[in-house]
Amino acid sequence: MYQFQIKVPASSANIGPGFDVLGMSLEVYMTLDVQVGDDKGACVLSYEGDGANEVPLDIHKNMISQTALYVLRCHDIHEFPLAVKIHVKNPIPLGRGMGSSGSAAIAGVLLANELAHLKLSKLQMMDYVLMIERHPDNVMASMMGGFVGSFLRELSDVEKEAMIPSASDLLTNQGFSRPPKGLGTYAKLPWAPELKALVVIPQFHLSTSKARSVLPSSYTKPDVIYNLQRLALLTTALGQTPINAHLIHEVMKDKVHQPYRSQLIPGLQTILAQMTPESQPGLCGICLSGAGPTILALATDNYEEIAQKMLIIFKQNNVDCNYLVLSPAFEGASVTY
Ligand SMILES: Nc1ncnc2c1ncn2[C@@H]1O[C@H](COP(=O)(O)OP(=O)(O)O)[C@@H](O)[C@H]1O
Ligand SMILES: N[C@@H](CCOP(=O)(O)O)C(=O)O
Repeated sequence: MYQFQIKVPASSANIGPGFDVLGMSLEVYMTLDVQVGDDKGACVLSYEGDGANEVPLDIHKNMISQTALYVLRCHDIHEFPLAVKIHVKNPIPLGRGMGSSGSAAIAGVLLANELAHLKLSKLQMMDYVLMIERHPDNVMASMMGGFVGSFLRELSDVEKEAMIPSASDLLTNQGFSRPPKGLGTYAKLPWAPELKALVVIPQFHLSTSKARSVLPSSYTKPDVIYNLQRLALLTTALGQTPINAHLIHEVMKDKVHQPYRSQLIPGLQTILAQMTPESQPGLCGICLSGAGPTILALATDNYEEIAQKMLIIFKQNNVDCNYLVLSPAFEGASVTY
Protein backbone atom coordinates (compact mmCIF):
# COMPACT_ATOMS: atom_id res chain seq x y z
CA MET A 1 0.00 0.00 0.00
CA TYR A 2 1.16 3.57 -0.59
CA GLN A 3 -0.34 7.01 -0.22
CA PHE A 4 0.09 10.50 -1.56
CA GLN A 5 -1.59 13.90 -1.47
CA ILE A 6 -2.65 16.03 -4.44
CA LYS A 7 -3.04 19.76 -3.80
CA VAL A 8 -4.60 22.12 -6.36
CA PRO A 9 -5.15 25.84 -5.81
CA ALA A 10 -8.19 27.87 -6.81
CA SER A 11 -7.88 30.54 -9.48
CA SER A 12 -9.19 33.88 -10.56
CA ALA A 13 -9.28 34.11 -14.35
CA ASN A 14 -9.49 36.95 -16.88
CA ILE A 15 -8.30 39.75 -14.49
CA GLY A 16 -10.39 42.28 -16.42
CA PRO A 17 -9.39 42.61 -20.08
CA GLY A 18 -7.58 39.25 -20.28
CA PHE A 19 -10.63 37.15 -21.15
CA ASP A 20 -9.50 33.52 -21.63
CA VAL A 21 -5.86 34.73 -21.40
CA LEU A 22 -4.85 35.77 -17.87
CA GLY A 23 -5.29 34.01 -14.56
CA MET A 24 -3.84 33.92 -11.08
CA SER A 25 -3.81 31.00 -8.68
CA LEU A 26 -5.20 31.66 -5.22
CA GLU A 27 -4.01 30.11 -1.99
CA VAL A 28 -7.21 28.16 -1.30
CA TYR A 29 -6.39 24.51 -1.95
CA MET A 30 -8.47 21.49 -2.81
CA THR A 31 -6.66 18.38 -1.51
CA LEU A 32 -7.01 14.71 -2.39
CA ASP A 33 -5.64 12.21 0.14
CA VAL A 34 -5.10 9.08 -1.90
CA GLN A 35 -4.50 5.57 -0.52
CA VAL A 36 -3.58 2.95 -3.08
CA GLY A 37 -4.04 -0.74 -2.21
CA ASP A 38 -1.86 -3.69 -3.23
CA ASP A 39 -4.51 -5.45 -5.32
CA LYS A 40 -7.17 -4.66 -7.88
CA GLY A 41 -10.40 -3.35 -6.38
CA ALA A 42 -12.88 -0.52 -6.19
CA CYS A 43 -12.18 3.21 -6.28
CA VAL A 44 -13.96 4.74 -3.27
CA LEU A 45 -14.49 8.49 -3.07
CA SER A 46 -15.31 10.55 0.00
CA TYR A 47 -15.74 14.32 0.06
CA GLU A 48 -15.96 17.20 2.51
CA GLY A 49 -16.21 20.94 1.96
CA ASP A 50 -18.04 23.17 -0.45
CA GLY A 51 -20.60 21.26 -2.50
CA ALA A 52 -20.69 18.27 -0.13
CA ASN A 53 -24.44 17.96 -0.72
CA GLU A 54 -24.23 18.11 -4.50
CA VAL A 55 -20.94 16.55 -5.60
CA PRO A 56 -21.56 12.92 -6.68
CA LEU A 57 -19.43 10.18 -5.13
CA ASP A 58 -20.11 7.71 -7.95
CA ILE A 59 -16.76 7.56 -9.77
CA HIS A 60 -18.52 7.64 -13.15
CA LYS A 61 -20.32 10.88 -12.21
CA ASN A 62 -17.70 12.74 -10.17
CA MET A 63 -15.64 15.18 -12.24
CA ILE A 64 -12.32 14.30 -10.56
CA SER A 65 -12.60 10.53 -11.09
CA GLN A 66 -14.25 10.99 -14.52
CA THR A 67 -11.25 13.09 -15.60
CA ALA A 68 -8.82 10.49 -14.22
CA LEU A 69 -10.67 7.71 -16.10
CA TYR A 70 -10.57 9.78 -19.31
CA VAL A 71 -6.77 10.16 -19.01
CA LEU A 72 -6.42 6.43 -18.30
CA ARG A 73 -8.54 5.59 -21.38
CA CYS A 74 -6.23 7.78 -23.45
CA HIS A 75 -3.45 5.42 -22.32
CA ASP A 76 -5.51 2.29 -23.08
CA ILE A 77 -6.18 1.63 -19.40
CA HIS A 78 -9.89 1.09 -18.81
CA GLU A 79 -10.20 1.15 -15.02
CA PHE A 80 -8.28 2.29 -11.97
CA PRO A 81 -5.21 -0.02 -11.89
CA LEU A 82 -5.46 -0.84 -8.13
CA ALA A 83 -8.00 -0.42 -5.34
CA VAL A 84 -7.91 3.22 -4.29
CA LYS A 85 -9.50 5.38 -1.57
CA ILE A 86 -9.66 9.09 -2.28
CA HIS A 87 -10.70 11.68 0.29
CA VAL A 88 -11.38 15.11 -1.23
CA LYS A 89 -11.32 18.23 0.94
CA ASN A 90 -12.62 21.14 -1.07
CA PRO A 91 -12.79 24.69 0.25
CA ILE A 92 -13.07 26.13 -3.31
CA PRO A 93 -16.64 27.39 -3.75
CA LEU A 94 -18.42 25.70 -6.66
CA GLY A 95 -19.85 27.73 -9.53
CA ARG A 96 -18.57 31.09 -8.26
CA GLY A 97 -15.75 31.97 -10.68
CA MET A 98 -12.87 30.70 -8.56
CA GLY A 99 -11.95 27.86 -10.87
CA SER A 100 -13.49 24.91 -8.99
CA SER A 101 -14.11 22.86 -12.14
CA GLY A 102 -10.63 23.62 -13.45
CA SER A 103 -9.10 22.53 -10.14
CA ALA A 104 -11.19 19.34 -10.22
CA ALA A 105 -9.99 18.58 -13.77
CA ILE A 106 -6.36 19.18 -12.76
CA ALA A 107 -6.78 16.95 -9.70
CA GLY A 108 -8.18 14.19 -11.93
CA VAL A 109 -5.29 14.38 -14.38
CA LEU A 110 -2.69 14.41 -11.57
CA LEU A 111 -4.47 11.39 -10.04
CA ALA A 112 -4.30 9.36 -13.27
CA ASN A 113 -0.69 10.39 -13.78
CA GLU A 114 0.28 9.04 -10.34
CA LEU A 115 -1.89 5.89 -10.34
CA ALA A 116 -0.75 4.70 -13.76
CA HIS A 117 2.84 6.03 -13.40
CA LEU A 118 2.40 7.96 -16.68
CA LYS A 119 5.29 10.34 -15.84
CA LEU A 120 3.68 13.22 -17.76
CA SER A 121 5.10 16.72 -17.25
CA LYS A 122 2.78 19.49 -16.04
CA LEU A 123 2.58 20.89 -19.57
CA GLN A 124 1.76 17.45 -21.02
CA MET A 125 -0.92 17.02 -18.37
CA MET A 126 -2.39 20.36 -19.45
CA ASP A 127 -3.35 18.80 -22.82
CA TYR A 128 -5.84 16.56 -20.97
CA VAL A 129 -7.01 19.35 -18.67
CA LEU A 130 -7.67 21.56 -21.71
CA MET A 131 -9.77 18.86 -23.36
CA ILE A 132 -12.05 19.16 -20.33
CA GLU A 133 -11.90 22.91 -19.58
CA ARG A 134 -11.25 24.24 -23.16
CA HIS A 135 -9.98 27.68 -22.09
CA PRO A 136 -6.47 27.92 -20.60
CA ASP A 137 -6.59 30.94 -18.29
CA ASN A 138 -7.92 29.48 -15.01
CA VAL A 139 -6.37 26.01 -15.34
CA MET A 140 -2.92 27.16 -16.45
CA ALA A 141 -2.76 29.43 -13.38
CA SER A 142 -3.90 26.65 -11.00
CA MET A 143 -1.50 24.11 -12.48
CA MET A 144 1.57 26.33 -12.87
CA GLY A 145 0.99 28.81 -10.03
CA GLY A 146 1.25 32.59 -9.76
CA PHE A 147 0.07 35.15 -12.29
CA VAL A 148 0.01 33.50 -15.70
CA GLY A 149 -0.72 34.37 -19.33
CA SER A 150 -1.56 31.57 -21.75
CA PHE A 151 -2.87 30.71 -25.19
CA LEU A 152 -4.07 27.67 -27.11
CA ARG A 153 -2.17 26.52 -30.19
CA GLU A 154 -3.88 26.88 -33.57
CA LEU A 155 -4.98 23.41 -34.63
CA SER A 156 -4.89 21.69 -38.00
CA ASP A 157 -8.20 20.45 -39.41
CA VAL A 158 -7.35 16.89 -38.31
CA GLU A 159 -6.51 18.09 -34.81
CA LYS A 160 -9.72 20.13 -34.65
CA GLU A 161 -11.63 16.85 -35.00
CA ALA A 162 -10.13 15.69 -31.70
CA MET A 163 -11.91 18.62 -30.07
CA ILE A 164 -15.35 17.70 -31.46
CA PRO A 165 -16.58 15.51 -28.57
CA SER A 166 -17.70 17.88 -25.82
CA ALA A 167 -16.01 17.81 -22.43
CA SER A 168 -19.14 16.27 -20.99
CA ASP A 169 -19.09 13.49 -23.63
CA LEU A 170 -15.43 12.78 -22.86
CA LEU A 171 -16.13 12.64 -19.13
CA THR A 172 -19.12 10.33 -19.48
CA ASN A 173 -17.40 8.23 -22.17
CA GLN A 174 -20.14 9.04 -24.69
CA GLY A 175 -17.41 10.17 -27.05
CA PHE A 176 -13.67 9.67 -27.15
CA SER A 177 -10.62 11.36 -28.58
CA ARG A 178 -7.10 11.95 -27.42
CA PRO A 179 -5.94 15.57 -26.99
CA PRO A 180 -3.78 17.21 -29.63
CA LYS A 181 -0.23 17.50 -28.24
CA GLY A 182 1.18 20.79 -26.95
CA LEU A 183 -2.22 22.53 -26.77
CA GLY A 184 -1.30 25.19 -24.24
CA THR A 185 1.58 27.65 -23.95
CA TYR A 186 2.07 29.84 -20.89
CA ALA A 187 4.30 32.45 -19.30
CA LYS A 188 4.53 33.35 -15.63
CA LEU A 189 4.17 37.11 -15.23
CA PRO A 190 5.64 39.34 -12.51
CA TRP A 191 3.54 40.01 -9.42
CA ALA A 192 4.23 42.88 -7.01
CA PRO A 193 4.50 41.38 -3.49
CA GLU A 194 2.36 44.11 -1.90
CA LEU A 195 -0.68 43.20 -4.05
CA LYS A 196 -3.28 40.90 -2.51
CA ALA A 197 -6.45 39.47 -3.95
CA LEU A 198 -9.65 40.29 -2.12
CA VAL A 199 -12.38 37.99 -3.39
CA VAL A 200 -15.97 38.86 -2.54
CA ILE A 201 -17.98 35.67 -3.05
CA PRO A 202 -21.76 35.95 -3.54
CA GLN A 203 -23.87 33.14 -2.08
CA PHE A 204 -25.30 32.05 -5.41
CA HIS A 205 -24.02 29.78 -8.15
CA LEU A 206 -23.42 30.85 -11.73
CA SER A 207 -22.17 28.09 -14.00
CA THR A 208 -19.37 29.04 -16.36
CA SER A 209 -21.36 27.63 -19.29
CA LYS A 210 -24.29 29.94 -18.52
CA ALA A 211 -21.96 32.93 -18.10
CA ARG A 212 -20.35 32.10 -21.48
CA SER A 213 -23.72 31.69 -23.19
CA VAL A 214 -24.54 35.41 -22.79
CA LEU A 215 -21.38 36.55 -24.61
CA PRO A 216 -21.70 37.77 -28.19
CA SER A 217 -20.16 35.81 -31.07
CA SER A 218 -18.39 38.90 -32.45
CA TYR A 219 -17.08 42.22 -31.13
CA THR A 220 -16.65 45.72 -32.52
CA LYS A 221 -13.16 46.90 -33.44
CA PRO A 222 -13.15 49.68 -30.76
CA ASP A 223 -14.05 47.17 -28.03
CA VAL A 224 -11.30 44.77 -29.10
CA ILE A 225 -8.75 47.58 -29.23
CA TYR A 226 -9.94 48.85 -25.82
CA ASN A 227 -9.17 45.45 -24.25
CA LEU A 228 -5.90 44.83 -26.10
CA GLN A 229 -4.49 48.23 -25.07
CA ARG A 230 -5.28 47.58 -21.41
CA LEU A 231 -4.15 43.94 -21.47
CA ALA A 232 -0.69 44.90 -22.74
CA LEU A 233 -0.11 47.33 -19.88
CA LEU A 234 -1.78 45.17 -17.22
CA THR A 235 0.80 42.40 -17.56
CA THR A 236 3.51 44.90 -16.54
CA ALA A 237 1.47 47.07 -14.16
CA LEU A 238 0.76 44.21 -11.73
CA GLY A 239 4.48 43.48 -11.37
CA GLN A 240 5.71 47.01 -10.80
CA THR A 241 6.83 48.40 -7.44
CA PRO A 242 5.84 51.02 -6.35
CA ILE A 243 2.27 50.15 -7.29
CA ASN A 244 0.48 52.59 -9.57
CA ALA A 245 -3.11 52.10 -8.37
CA HIS A 246 -4.62 54.51 -10.90
CA LEU A 247 -2.95 52.74 -13.80
CA ILE A 248 -4.02 49.32 -12.50
CA HIS A 249 -7.59 50.49 -12.04
CA GLU A 250 -7.75 51.75 -15.63
CA VAL A 251 -6.07 48.73 -17.24
CA MET A 252 -8.31 46.23 -15.43
CA LYS A 253 -11.36 47.58 -17.26
CA ASP A 254 -13.00 45.32 -19.82
CA LYS A 255 -15.49 45.48 -22.67
CA VAL A 256 -15.42 41.84 -23.76
CA HIS A 257 -17.18 39.89 -21.01
CA GLN A 258 -18.16 41.94 -17.95
CA PRO A 259 -20.76 44.20 -19.65
CA TYR A 260 -22.62 41.11 -20.92
CA ARG A 261 -22.36 39.15 -17.69
CA SER A 262 -23.65 42.01 -15.54
CA GLN A 263 -27.24 40.94 -16.35
CA LEU A 264 -26.51 37.73 -14.41
CA ILE A 265 -24.84 39.41 -11.42
CA PRO A 266 -26.98 41.98 -9.58
CA GLY A 267 -24.73 44.76 -8.23
CA LEU A 268 -21.77 44.11 -10.54
CA GLN A 269 -22.21 47.29 -12.59
CA THR A 270 -22.57 49.48 -9.49
CA ILE A 271 -19.50 47.91 -7.87
CA LEU A 272 -17.36 48.42 -10.98
CA ALA A 273 -18.57 52.04 -11.31
CA GLN A 274 -18.26 53.05 -7.65
CA MET A 275 -15.17 51.22 -6.41
CA THR A 276 -12.10 53.24 -7.39
CA PRO A 277 -8.70 53.99 -5.82
CA GLU A 278 -10.03 57.52 -5.16
CA SER A 279 -13.12 56.33 -3.28
CA GLN A 280 -11.35 53.41 -1.55
CA PRO A 281 -7.73 54.02 -0.50
CA GLY A 282 -5.74 50.77 -0.86
CA LEU A 283 -7.83 49.53 -3.77
CA CYS A 284 -6.04 49.15 -7.10
CA GLY A 285 -8.10 47.32 -9.70
CA ILE A 286 -11.43 45.56 -9.66
CA CYS A 287 -13.06 43.02 -11.98
CA LEU A 288 -15.15 39.89 -12.22
CA SER A 289 -13.31 36.77 -11.05
CA GLY A 290 -13.47 34.14 -13.80
CA ALA A 291 -17.01 33.85 -15.12
CA GLY A 292 -18.37 35.29 -11.85
CA PRO A 293 -20.27 35.98 -9.71
CA THR A 294 -17.20 36.49 -7.44
CA ILE A 295 -15.55 39.91 -7.64
CA LEU A 296 -11.76 40.20 -7.55
CA ALA A 297 -10.35 43.39 -6.04
CA LEU A 298 -6.58 43.80 -6.11
CA ALA A 299 -5.51 45.93 -3.18
CA THR A 300 -2.54 46.82 -0.99
CA ASP A 301 -4.37 47.85 2.20
CA ASN A 302 -7.79 48.48 3.87
CA TYR A 303 -9.11 45.07 2.76
CA GLU A 304 -11.86 44.98 5.43
CA GLU A 305 -13.17 48.42 4.48
CA ILE A 306 -13.11 47.66 0.74
CA ALA A 307 -14.88 44.34 1.31
CA GLN A 308 -17.58 45.92 3.51
CA LYS A 309 -18.34 48.52 0.83
CA MET A 310 -18.88 45.75 -1.75
CA LEU A 311 -20.92 43.68 0.71
CA ILE A 312 -23.24 46.68 1.18
CA ILE A 313 -23.74 47.12 -2.57
CA PHE A 314 -24.44 43.40 -3.00
CA LYS A 315 -26.83 43.50 -0.01
CA GLN A 316 -28.73 46.38 -1.67
CA ASN A 317 -29.19 43.92 -4.55
CA ASN A 318 -30.36 41.16 -2.19
CA VAL A 319 -27.13 39.19 -2.52
CA ASP A 320 -25.29 37.90 0.57
CA CYS A 321 -21.55 37.37 0.33
CA ASN A 322 -18.49 36.36 2.24
CA TYR A 323 -14.94 37.41 1.44
CA LEU A 324 -11.33 36.25 1.61
CA VAL A 325 -8.00 38.07 1.36
CA LEU A 326 -5.53 35.87 -0.49
CA SER A 327 -2.06 35.86 -2.01
CA PRO A 328 -1.28 34.06 -5.27
CA ALA A 329 -0.44 30.35 -4.85
CA PHE A 330 2.98 30.59 -6.49
CA GLU A 331 3.73 26.83 -6.46
CA GLY A 332 0.64 25.75 -8.37
CA ALA A 333 -0.61 22.16 -8.23
CA SER A 334 1.53 19.58 -6.43
CA VAL A 335 1.78 15.92 -5.45
CA THR A 336 3.56 14.85 -2.25
CA TYR A 337 4.36 11.37 -0.96
N1 LIG B 1 -14.20 19.25 -6.28
C1 LIG B 1 -15.08 18.93 -7.22
N2 LIG B 1 -15.47 17.65 -7.36
C2 LIG B 1 -16.35 17.32 -8.30
N3 LIG B 1 -16.92 18.19 -9.16
C3 LIG B 1 -16.56 19.47 -9.08
C4 LIG B 1 -15.63 19.90 -8.09
N4 LIG B 1 -15.47 21.22 -8.25
C5 LIG B 1 -16.27 21.59 -9.26
N5 LIG B 1 -16.93 20.56 -9.77
C6 LIG B 1 -17.89 20.59 -10.89
O1 LIG B 1 -17.75 21.82 -11.57
C7 LIG B 1 -18.99 22.56 -11.53
C8 LIG B 1 -18.72 24.05 -11.40
O2 LIG B 1 -17.98 24.45 -12.54
P1 LIG B 1 -18.16 25.85 -13.21
O3 LIG B 1 -19.58 26.08 -13.58
O4 LIG B 1 -17.14 25.93 -14.30
O5 LIG B 1 -17.83 26.90 -12.06
P2 LIG B 1 -16.42 27.35 -11.42
O6 LIG B 1 -16.34 28.79 -11.73
O7 LIG B 1 -16.53 27.09 -9.95
O8 LIG B 1 -15.35 26.53 -12.06
C9 LIG B 1 -19.72 22.01 -10.32
O9 LIG B 1 -21.11 22.17 -10.43
C10 LIG B 1 -19.31 20.53 -10.36
O10 LIG B 1 -20.07 19.84 -11.34
N1 LIG C 1 -12.21 32.74 -19.15
C1 LIG C 1 -13.22 31.92 -18.53
C2 LIG C 1 -12.81 31.66 -17.11
C3 LIG C 1 -13.77 30.80 -16.34
O1 LIG C 1 -13.28 30.66 -15.03
P1 LIG C 1 -14.17 30.03 -13.87
O2 LIG C 1 -13.36 30.19 -12.63
O3 LIG C 1 -15.44 30.78 -13.80
O4 LIG C 1 -14.37 28.59 -14.24
C4 LIG C 1 -14.54 32.68 -18.58
O5 LIG C 1 -14.55 33.82 -18.17
O6 LIG C 1 -15.53 32.11 -19.05
